[in-house]
Amino acid sequence: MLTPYVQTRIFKIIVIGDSNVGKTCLTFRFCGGTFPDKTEATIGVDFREKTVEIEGERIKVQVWDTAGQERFRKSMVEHYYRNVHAVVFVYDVTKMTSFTNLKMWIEECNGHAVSPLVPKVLVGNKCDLKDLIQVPSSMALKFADAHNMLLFETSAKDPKESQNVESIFMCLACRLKAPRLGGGRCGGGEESGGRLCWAPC
Ligand SMILES: Nc1nc2c(ncn2[C@@H]2O[C@H](COP(=O)(O)OP(=O)(O)OP(=O)(O)O)[C@@H](O)[C@H]2O)c(=O)[nH]1
Repeated sequence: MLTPYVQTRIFKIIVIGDSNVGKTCLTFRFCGGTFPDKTEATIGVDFREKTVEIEGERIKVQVWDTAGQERFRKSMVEHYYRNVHAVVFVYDVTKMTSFTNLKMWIEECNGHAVSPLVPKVLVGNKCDLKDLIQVPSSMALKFADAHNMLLFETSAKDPKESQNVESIFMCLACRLKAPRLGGGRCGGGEESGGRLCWAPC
């Protein structure tokens, strides 16, 4: 008997935020499980993919690592937002301007007719640099709540945080696989030492 052919679904997730916040490193950590020794500014876009299994279904998570520098993104912006399934907004916890600039990134996203139903999450990266933190968790959480987003504070660099990085994308993939009405919280949230960690669904 022939096994029925089931096409793998592809979820397009774009990663947006200021230059140098760690978008490339986060996508490397999720898709390849490592932290790159050296990165260069992304020009246009880089694609990384990872196939995951959720409740018996194989799903291809296609991560679009976008350029943070205006000069490298200009001609690509339309492509970033076209048919996007989910958006990850990233800031650097050690750089307040990368957090205040989030408003601009959200406006850009809204300006490209991304549906309010498209799930969006907020990621504070570089939490390993504990002595340099400028953006308090409370401030980030307030912002995330105001924009109906989950907040993840993590580090692409610290291997102990790799599970948390995984949770960002797995949480979105779970929500996309079984969309719920409204915001909804994904996975079990747990507050530890002032930081929010989210377990995968
Ligand atoms: N300490 C620390 N450094 C990090 C972390 N993530 C990224 N970096 C460093 O931050 C710098 C920028 O990282 P990228 O991932 O290239 O940043 P980006 O947001 O992709 O930058 P653009 O491509 O210009 O938009 C690099 O020197 C990384 O090594 C982290 O979690 N902790």
